Amino acid sequence: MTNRAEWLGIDIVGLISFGYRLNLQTDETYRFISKDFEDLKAIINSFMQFPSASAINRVIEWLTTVKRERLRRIIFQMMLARAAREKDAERDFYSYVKGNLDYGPDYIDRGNFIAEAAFFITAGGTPPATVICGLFFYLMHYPECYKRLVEEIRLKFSSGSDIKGDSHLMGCDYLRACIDETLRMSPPSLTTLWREHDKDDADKSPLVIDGVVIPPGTQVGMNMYSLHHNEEYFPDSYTFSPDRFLAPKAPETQEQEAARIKMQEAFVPFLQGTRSCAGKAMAYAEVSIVVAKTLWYFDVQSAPGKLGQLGEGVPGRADGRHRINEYQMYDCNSAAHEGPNLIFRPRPEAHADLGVGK
Ligand code: HEM
Repeated sequence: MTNRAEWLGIDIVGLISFGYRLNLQTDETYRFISKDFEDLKAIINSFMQFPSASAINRVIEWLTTVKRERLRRIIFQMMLARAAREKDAERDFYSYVKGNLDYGPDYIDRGNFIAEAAFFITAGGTPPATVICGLFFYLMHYPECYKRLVEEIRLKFSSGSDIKGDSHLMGCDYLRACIDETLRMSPPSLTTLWREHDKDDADKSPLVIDGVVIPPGTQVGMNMYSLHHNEEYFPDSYTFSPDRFLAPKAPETQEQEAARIKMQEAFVPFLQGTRSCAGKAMAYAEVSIVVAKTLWYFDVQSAPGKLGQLGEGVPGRADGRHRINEYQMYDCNSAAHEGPNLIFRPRPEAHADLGVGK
């Protein structure tokens, strides 16, 4: 699923950023975008974790010239195609920026806009794909969760075309709990996102974290995967348990309530504060629509044999990758992963709804 979900994610972000139809799902022409971004992100992540490695940046730049150039070309092509049309021709990111951000006349045509556009396409395109892949992986490994989610979706909607980003869909509590539990178990921002108290900040008061004074210029970071597996906040943290995100069924003791609030505070897949994810609402809407529509139209199962094991941990490994039921992801600012391999069988209702023959 990894490729397919990424093509979908990038198609969506191409539309919402520049009203541009990249059509990765049906046409191979621009599929290099997801692969090139993945390779470049791995390099950026290495520099983030080992800043001294940037000493060899020139060599890396030379080795990645082809990839960087073709990404730059396609993003420029999207920008030019959009700029040739009326500002309000689409309800997209471009129409908003063009009208509202006063960065000077050259900003869009030259300036930093291309860098921001590249960032937006990768930030908005791949993390939702990771959640979609992770969620289907967990549904296949926890059949009782699959059954419960399928029941919720199929009872709530009488046709697949009724599923859209509205309050009806957002009211699917179990779907939301499954998405949150996937974001907890397998957060797409898997790397440590470093922060630094700016040396030039006018506010010279010391930064204190957990009683430790952090001098200006020192980088601090918290790894989301570690936090989301801290047993103090998330007991039995390697088990996929969407129930932990559902409202309590019975009155809680004070202790239970305090533990639930603490857990909610420790759940930060989009980070918190001024530099947290700008696309959080969009991400929930996108993942909810894709998962709900898929489960409405299709019965899903894992591929047979070895193929169906893609994405699982391997028992006996001593590096933490031994859990069969944990979706394996690889450290990057937007995680890399493979699989799962799934079989989708259209339901009879799907044929009728889509108006196609069996
Ligand atoms: C499940 C999906 C997503 C997750 C888990 C996620 C997570 C994050 C995180 C952790 C950051 C902070 C990165 C940092 O500070 O270094 C971030 C930033 C950002 N995200 Fe997302 N994101 C998701 C989807 C999206 C989507 C769909 C969009 C846009 C359509 C988007 C746009 C952005 C932007 C523009 C920023 C930068 C915000 C800033 O620096 O002010 N994200 N995201």
